[in-house]
Amino acid sequence: MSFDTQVPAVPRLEIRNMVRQFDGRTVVDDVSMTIQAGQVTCLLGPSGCGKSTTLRMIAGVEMQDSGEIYVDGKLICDTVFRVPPERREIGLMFQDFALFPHLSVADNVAFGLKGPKAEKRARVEELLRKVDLIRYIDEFPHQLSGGEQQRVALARALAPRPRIMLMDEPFSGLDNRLRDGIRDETLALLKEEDTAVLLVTHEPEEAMRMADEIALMRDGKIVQRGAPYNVYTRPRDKAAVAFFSDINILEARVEGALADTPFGQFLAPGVPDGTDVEIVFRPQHVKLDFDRGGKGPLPTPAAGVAARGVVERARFLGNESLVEFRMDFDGSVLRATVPNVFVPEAGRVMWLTVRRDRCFVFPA
Ligand SMILES: Nc1ncnc2c1ncn2[C@@H]1O[C@H](COP(=O)(O)OP(=O)(O)OP(=O)(O)O)[C@@H](O)[C@H]1O
Repeated sequence: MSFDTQVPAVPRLEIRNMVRQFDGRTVVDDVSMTIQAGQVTCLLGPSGCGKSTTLRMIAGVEMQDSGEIYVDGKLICDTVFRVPPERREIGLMFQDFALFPHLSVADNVAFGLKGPKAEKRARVEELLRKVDLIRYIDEFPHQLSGGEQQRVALARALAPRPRIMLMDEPFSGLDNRLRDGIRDETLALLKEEDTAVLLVTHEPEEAMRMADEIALMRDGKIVQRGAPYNVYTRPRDKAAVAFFSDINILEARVEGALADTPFGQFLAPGVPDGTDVEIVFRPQHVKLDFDRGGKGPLPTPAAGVAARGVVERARFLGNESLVEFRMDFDGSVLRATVPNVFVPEAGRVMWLTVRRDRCFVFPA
C-alpha cells in the first residue's frame, strides 16, 4: 500500500519578523515572507516605505534589529548569528549596476566565479549565449548599449548560480521600449535558472508584469500579498486600489447593510448602521451614455442608476481616453476612461453608471 503525501517545499527564502529602526523610527516593521525557488515576488510600495532596507538586510549589507533570515530552511542570519554577504549565495542587481569598465565582458561575467579556468569560461559562454551577447564576449562595457550592459550585469549576477536574486529597481535606468523586452528576457532566464527572486519596485505595471506574487508594502509593513490578479481585483483598502490606478470615490452612510448613492444602492454586508463608507472604483469601470432628451438610461439591477455629469475635460492618452466629469449631484469630479479615441467637447452632458461588481466599499 502506498500513500501520496504532498510535503510543502521548503521555501528558498524565508524572512521572519524583520524589524529595522533608524533614529528611533521603525522603517521595516515586522516583515515576514517566503519565496519558493523559481518564483518571483515583487515588493511594491511607494518611495520610502522600507523596500530597499528589507532587501539590504536579506543581502546582509544592513543588519536587522530583530528577525531571522532562512535560505533553504537554514538560518543564515538573526541578531546573534550572521553569514557574511559574500557567503549567502545571493545575487544582486541594482539600478546602478555598474560593470567594471576596465574588464572585458567575459571577465565581468566571470568575476564572482571560482574553480578551473575552463569551467569558468564554459559558464561565461553559456550565460552570454542565453542573454544573446556572445558576440561581445571580448568587448568592453563602453562598447555596449545601456540595455546590453544591463544584460551583461544580469549574466554576471547569475554566473555563480545564486540561490536567490535580489533586484532593486533594476530596469528603471532603461528607456520604456527597451525595458519591456529586457524584463521579459530577464524573467525567462531567472525561471530557467530556478532562482528565487525578490524584486523591489514602486511601479505597479512592473510588478504586474514580473510577479508571481506581489507583496504590497506601506509604512514598513506588508499590507497585502497575493497573485497580481488577486491583489488588483480584491484590494484590502482604498490605498491598495489607488496604488494600481486612478480612483473615484463616493461617500455614503450605511443603513440596513446598504449604502445609498446617486448611482443607486450598494451592498455593505456586515457594516453597522450609521457607518460612513467610501465606495471606490476605477475610471475604467465607469460606463458612459449620451443624453437623450434630458434623460439617461433606465435603472437596472445590474448597472444601478445613471447619474448626470457634464464633461469638464477630455484627453486622448494613446490606448485610451480620459474624460473628467463635473457631477450634478454634488459638484464633484469623476473620471472615466474609454478605450481608443473619445474626446467629447467640454460642456457636453452625459450619463454615468458604474460597474457595481467592480466597486469596493470601505469604511471611511
Ligand atoms: N542608513 C539610513 N539611515 C537613516 N535612515 C535611513 C537609512 N536607510 C534608509 N533610511 C530611511 O528609511 C526609510 C525607508 O528607506 P528605503 O530606502 O528602505 O525605502 P524604499 O521603499 O526603498 O524607497 P525608495 O523606493 O525611494 O528607494 C526612508 O525614510 C529612508 O530615509
